[in-house]
Amino acid sequence: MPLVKGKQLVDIAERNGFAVGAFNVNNLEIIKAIIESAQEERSPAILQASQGAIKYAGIDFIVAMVKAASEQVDVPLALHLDHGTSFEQNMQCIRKGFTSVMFDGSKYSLEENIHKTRQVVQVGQAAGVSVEGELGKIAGTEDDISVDEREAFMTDPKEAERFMRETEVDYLAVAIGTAHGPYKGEPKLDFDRLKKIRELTEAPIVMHGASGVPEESIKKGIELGVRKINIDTELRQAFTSGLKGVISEKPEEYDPRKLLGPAKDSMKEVIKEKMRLFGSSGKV
Ligand SMILES: O=C(CO)COP(=O)(O)O
Ligand SMILES: O=C[C@H](O)COP(=O)(O)O
Ligand SMILES: [Zn+2]
Ligand SMILES: [Zn+2]
Repeated sequence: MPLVKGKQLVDIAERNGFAVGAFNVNNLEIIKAIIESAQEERSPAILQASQGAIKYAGIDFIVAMVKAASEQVDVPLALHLDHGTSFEQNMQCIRKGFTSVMFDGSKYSLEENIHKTRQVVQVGQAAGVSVEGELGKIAGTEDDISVDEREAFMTDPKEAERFMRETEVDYLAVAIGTAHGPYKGEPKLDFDRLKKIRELTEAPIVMHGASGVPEESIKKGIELGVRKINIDTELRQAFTSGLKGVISEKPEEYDPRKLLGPAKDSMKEVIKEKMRLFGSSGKV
């Protein structure tokens, strides 16, 4: 079926109290792993491309592959821009057929973030494309930041209320203690903060940096209003372990299909596990 708006999937999640997985894509094998998992699990899914993915694969290839993939299945999928840091990048994706975009204005002041995000929302609303905003700063696990800095980066619930009201984004990415990349220890999430943000905004919440977040924390997040969960690192790890596995078992192998097939299968295991954990399996 054709791609649907991101908000359409998040609305289904909101009504049924689950979260939609948003998986990062960079090549054909990752895209296939996601759509096959979605079909087999009867789960909605968001395929998202970062600016790095667009640079690596080319925007036309990403759009063409994801659209072709969507036509092969009868579960609803959306194509989303992950962490678009400029107005121009967001506009290019809207023009090329993405059904959801993210304006990541987390490096700006609150006023500027609101102003710039609002500009993207106005175009998104006119074009029928959903928009995600980010408030607070979601760091990377490799970033060398102190406990105080981490606290300062977290989303302020009152600011979130104003951000939602003035931008009218469809979903809100928040900083509540998660980080991008592999965690060194167990991440500690600030659920009180999440609860306050949700109470004041009533927004569907996006959890970034969800790879490596323990199952109980994911479930608690969903109970408190998380409706879109971003996974990239665990897919990268699964791809690489599938690939390394076949290389060490059959060092003579030189056919890329025989190397990348197991990489895809290994990603499918992770994706299906996440779909069950997020509660999106069997929902469409
Ligand atoms: O948040 C993400 C993409 O926006 C993904 O984070 P992880 O790589 O930690 O899963
Ligand atoms: O948020 C970051 C995502 O994992 C995408 O990472 P990337 O910018 O290296 O493609
Ligand atoms: Zn960000
Ligand atoms: Zn992210």
